Amino acid sequence: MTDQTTMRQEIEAEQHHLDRVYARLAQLRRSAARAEREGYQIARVGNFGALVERDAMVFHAARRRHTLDAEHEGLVFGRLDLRTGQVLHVGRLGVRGEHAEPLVIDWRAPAAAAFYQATAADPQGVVRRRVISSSGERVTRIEDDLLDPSAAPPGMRVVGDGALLATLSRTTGRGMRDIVATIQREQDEAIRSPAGGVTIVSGGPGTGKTAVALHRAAYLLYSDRNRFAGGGVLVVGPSAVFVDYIASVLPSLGENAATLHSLGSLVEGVSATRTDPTPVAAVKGSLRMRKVLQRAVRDQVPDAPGELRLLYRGELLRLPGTELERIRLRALPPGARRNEVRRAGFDGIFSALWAQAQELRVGRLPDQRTFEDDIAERPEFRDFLRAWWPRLHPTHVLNWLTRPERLRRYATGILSNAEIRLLVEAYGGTGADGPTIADVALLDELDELLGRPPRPARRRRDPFHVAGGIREVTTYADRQRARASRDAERPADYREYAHVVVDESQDVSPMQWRMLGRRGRIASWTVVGDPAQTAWTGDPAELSRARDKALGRRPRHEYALTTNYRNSAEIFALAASVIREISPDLPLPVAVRRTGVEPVRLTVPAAELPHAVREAIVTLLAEVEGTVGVITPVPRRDEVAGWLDPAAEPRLQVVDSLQAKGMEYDGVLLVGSGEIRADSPAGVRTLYVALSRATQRLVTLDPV
Ligand SMILES: Nc1ncnc2c1ncn2[C@@H]1O[C@H](COP(=O)(O)OP(=O)(O)OP(=O)(O)O)[C@@H](O)[C@H]1O
Repeated sequence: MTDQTTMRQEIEAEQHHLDRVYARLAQLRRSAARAEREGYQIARVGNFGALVERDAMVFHAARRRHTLDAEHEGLVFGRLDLRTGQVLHVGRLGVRGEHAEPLVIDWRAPAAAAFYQATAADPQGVVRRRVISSSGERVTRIEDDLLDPSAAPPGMRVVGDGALLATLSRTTGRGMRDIVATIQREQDEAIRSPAGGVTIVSGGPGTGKTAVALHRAAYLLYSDRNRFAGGGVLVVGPSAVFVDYIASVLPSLGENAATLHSLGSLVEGVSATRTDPTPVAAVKGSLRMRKVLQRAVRDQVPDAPGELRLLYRGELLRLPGTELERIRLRALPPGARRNEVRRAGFDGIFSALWAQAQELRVGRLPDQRTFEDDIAERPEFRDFLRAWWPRLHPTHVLNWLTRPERLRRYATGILSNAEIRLLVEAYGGTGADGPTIADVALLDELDELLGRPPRPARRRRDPFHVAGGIREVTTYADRQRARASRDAERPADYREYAHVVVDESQDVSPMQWRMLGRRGRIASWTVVGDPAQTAWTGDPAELSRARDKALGRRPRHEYALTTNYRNSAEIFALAASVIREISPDLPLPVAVRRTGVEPVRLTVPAAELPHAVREAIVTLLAEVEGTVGVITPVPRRDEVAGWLDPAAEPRLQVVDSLQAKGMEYDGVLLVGSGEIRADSPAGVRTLYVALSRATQRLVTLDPV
């Protein structure tokens, strides 16, 4: 029998099972819809027991129907033949047959763990592991691993030549894909790490840290849905480009309950995408900025009125600037939140005016209350109060930093002169360009320092309140649904996440750790990163202090990943040679795939760079089927993008070296590698990141 015939026969056998699963799924869908309908009918019976039964029935039926209705590409992707003779199929969701026999086990269930953890050295009762690929409802390929040949029954066939390599050789799309069928053992251990505490996953480029982080989010939502879907799971990545890249992984795993944010979009109403040059980011990310901002929030607003003049019953009441400032500072003791103590400032003004009116013996002076009511009604007085002590938004105060005189005043004695100069220059253009990603953590800090004016208590609308104190009878399912819709409407400043996942954590600055910490006060955490890829050039001790503070004293579980699944061995060898220059003893991952194609290194006269870039892109687009990324030094992204027409070619993306963090392309053109290397003390690390983004082809192009 030829290999192909064997493969065909095995595919047929799996197709038979898959057909059974899809038929059962259709049946389950129908009965879930029916159960939901019938559940509502039970209410008519009217007794308490029936209502409880209805609750449970409707809830389970509705949830089940929702799960079954989802699209399931590659619904069944694995099979285990156990020593006991038992056969288990593993898939994206659990499905039972008519007699409750398991037709498919959810990949996250404990019984499926052996699919990822069994090896030839430790088969865990598994004789053969099979990875099944399909397209729609048709099985297309099978890849087997014989883990325990001594226990294989006679006639057991082993086909294919490795699911992992087959998966790794496919082309890269615009979005990242899930790896549910080929999760490796060390990755699986990290994914199934205990739900509480802090799970820390480290590993070099391409070792699957992002994939692990996202599959872990899906695993947690499965293992304790009430806790994690109820409180919410927050996934944070470095940039908008990256969040866009990973956005489809969780939905492909059937999970929509996680909230994805970039570090630039964590604050309500802000969506920053600009990166600061590394030295500027180091200053903005330092904890010393908190002290600078503490000074700023106590300062008087620019253009505040210099004095208050008010004519009252023929007498001029006047509070000069010095008096106004004295009142303001008395109402704003150090540590007070300016927006919250506005009322105290206003009271100070009223008292000072009253005292003056008494001193001047204003004719027919009424009692103090009437006096205050009289002046409070004057529009010009109200305008004065609004101008003198406005309610401040964090962006107002950040904008004050664009005034060099103010910035110097706040930063002197806290930042060095050189750092102040860097900031003065960096904030020169803020008005026009909007905040950078590093500014967003400052906005969050300002939000905390400024506080919010006390709101009049507003009663939460009860979704089931009908009228006149009569509550509509609701089912558990209705309540769950209402809760889910509330979850979807979580405000952008929501702080009570049950789990926070931080990707590319090596680049989170101390100020950004403070911002994350505020959102994870009661959360458990998954933190993934690679210190060798960091662009952080600030104080390392300060960084670890801030990180430890955010993560608290929760127990830590650490995992290290050791295989690079992204880069061809040839490409990673070049990246590795660069990082070895500064870290000769750094343990590096092993790249498992060879393509036989070496990276290409080109130099051209500077004037010919635009032409050479265009030419290299044409070649790369022809050589690879998937995506092509152009990576540039931070200040040159727009210039290089201008030489190309990325909008006309959907496979092409132009990113700067910091936006390239976490990204992956089949072909990469790296423009200006020398400039990236020389950019800052972290230049070599940033270059290492840029060199490790390609799966198949890498071209570096430098002007001479
Ligand atoms: N077990 C696996 N099976 C198939 N593909 C995998 C597996 N693990 C990782 N990959 C693929 O390898 C590539 C790199 O994964 P990922 O982006 O998660 O790595 P990373 O460690 O976050 O990388 P970096 O630190 O460089 O950003 C992705 O295309 C991912 O799908």
